[in-house]
Amino acid sequence: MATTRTPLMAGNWKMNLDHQQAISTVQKLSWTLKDAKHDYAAVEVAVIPPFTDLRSVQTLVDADKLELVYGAQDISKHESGAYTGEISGSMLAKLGCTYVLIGHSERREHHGESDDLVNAKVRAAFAHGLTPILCVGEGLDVRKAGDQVSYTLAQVEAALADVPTEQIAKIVIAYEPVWAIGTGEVATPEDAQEVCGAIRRVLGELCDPDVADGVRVLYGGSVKSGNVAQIMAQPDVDGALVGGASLDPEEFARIARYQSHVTA
Ligand SMILES: O=C(CO)COP(=O)(O)O
Repeated sequence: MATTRTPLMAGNWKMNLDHQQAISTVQKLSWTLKDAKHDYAAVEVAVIPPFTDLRSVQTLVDADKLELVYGAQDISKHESGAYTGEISGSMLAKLGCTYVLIGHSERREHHGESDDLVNAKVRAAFAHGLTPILCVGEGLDVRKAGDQVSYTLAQVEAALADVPTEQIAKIVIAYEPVWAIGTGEVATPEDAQEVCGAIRRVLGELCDPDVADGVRVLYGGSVKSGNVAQIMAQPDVDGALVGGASLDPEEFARIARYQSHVTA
């Protein structure tokens, strides 16, 4: 037990920043982190730009040998063929993606993504050596009813149905309560810990407690430099999936450097 989990700070840009803005944003982020002598082995930093930015980000990361990594916001469950508008896992792998977001609440809500589709996308990601960042979390009605743990665990179980233990060992799970996304309404550290801890317990039941102990569970929802340290202090929170605040490279760098402003 007592596995060391490397914290991950991932910036989900959503549908913001074109490919030129992506280059300047990644440059500013990497310069800021370099100035701060950021240790990427201690806190991993990832950006998750729109598909159209990925080639530019890849070129920059390769040319400047940047240590930050990147990923995509979605993946098709299909391999190739007549699926207009879809992007396959092999395309993302060829672009050097490390991560892919799967089942973000905005895709579940606006694109009708079901648990079955999320499960198929998790498998597609692993088939191409990509690491899924599986997004789960309850809406306000569920939270008000006090059902956040059972609701979120059901999403985790559905997404991981028939996924082998060796793959579960590599997954990242992001708990993002929908009511806290883009609202400024951040979950309390205790709220985050309650569900992140429950996710780790259910992973232990699905495969093996030792495997679950190594899986990174992130929190997402109105994370800023001013609240990240308290959230990261929770034992089962291993990083953050950051939306709005990741569009500002200096603010995102402060989030990645959360340990440098822990004062107590
Ligand atoms: O949805 C999110 C990240 O995936 C969270 O977004 P905000 O940080 O803007 O609340």
